[in-house]
Amino acid sequence: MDDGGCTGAVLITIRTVAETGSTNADLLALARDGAEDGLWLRAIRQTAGRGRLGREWQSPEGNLYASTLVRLRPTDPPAASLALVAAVALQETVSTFLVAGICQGTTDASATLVLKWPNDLLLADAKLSGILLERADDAVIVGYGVNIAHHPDLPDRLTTDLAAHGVVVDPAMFLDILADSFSRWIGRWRTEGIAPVRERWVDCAHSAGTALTARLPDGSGIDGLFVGLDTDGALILRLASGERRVIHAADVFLL
Ligand SMILES: O=C(O)CCCC[C@@H]1SC[C@@H]2NC(=O)N[C@@H]21
Repeated sequence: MDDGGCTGAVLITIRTVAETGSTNADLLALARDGAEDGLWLRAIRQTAGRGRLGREWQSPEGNLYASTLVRLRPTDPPAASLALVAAVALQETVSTFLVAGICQGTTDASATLVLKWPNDLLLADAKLSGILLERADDAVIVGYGVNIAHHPDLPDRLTTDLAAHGVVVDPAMFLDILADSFSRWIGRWRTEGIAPVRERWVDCAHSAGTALTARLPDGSGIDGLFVGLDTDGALILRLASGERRVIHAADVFLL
């Protein structure tokens, strides 16, 4: 269901289940059965939550586990740039709740919220959330895991959750705001292209010149300084040799 292509906005429908394996897996199946843009599926718990690069996503009750579906249209920007759309919508949502917490005096105003390529959100330098994009033909599934009430201990990165920073929010309410933000950013992506999304992403990211290490899918690593994003949203690093390297797939860490 849409608006006839005028603004790119879609009708939002949110379904909630108590438990499933993975909301991404369920939405992939629904997409193959013809589900439309704007459908969201939230699970209170997942038993087989999946993360990027084949990792497990621990999914106990209290956090947000939700996926949505984007049907690609011939006029859409490159599908890979949906990672940036997903990230800016999440950043906007989390900052809404952080600002509310700061106004109420429950949240530490010094905890900074920063995007890290392609779609990680760091709160006080620790991973707050994850986004997994999966594709089936013309459908892209965007799955969000947001640490609202608790966070896992991981061996290779710091993690955190909103409650640890004094932000107490119901996952269902969080999703209402996220779905609205996602719909608006998808609308801009469709009608204005990737430029405003990329601009917003860069505004919300760590600063240019930040030292990063990129772990590539073949296991090799590249260290460099963050330059920005290319026109399709790929990561640009400046290596110590002066070479400019464009990276399309990697796990990225702040050094
Ligand atoms: O590894 C990451 O950073 C991405 C994690 C994405 C987890 C979410 S939880 C909802 C959706 N369903 C899944 O199985 N995975 C995504």
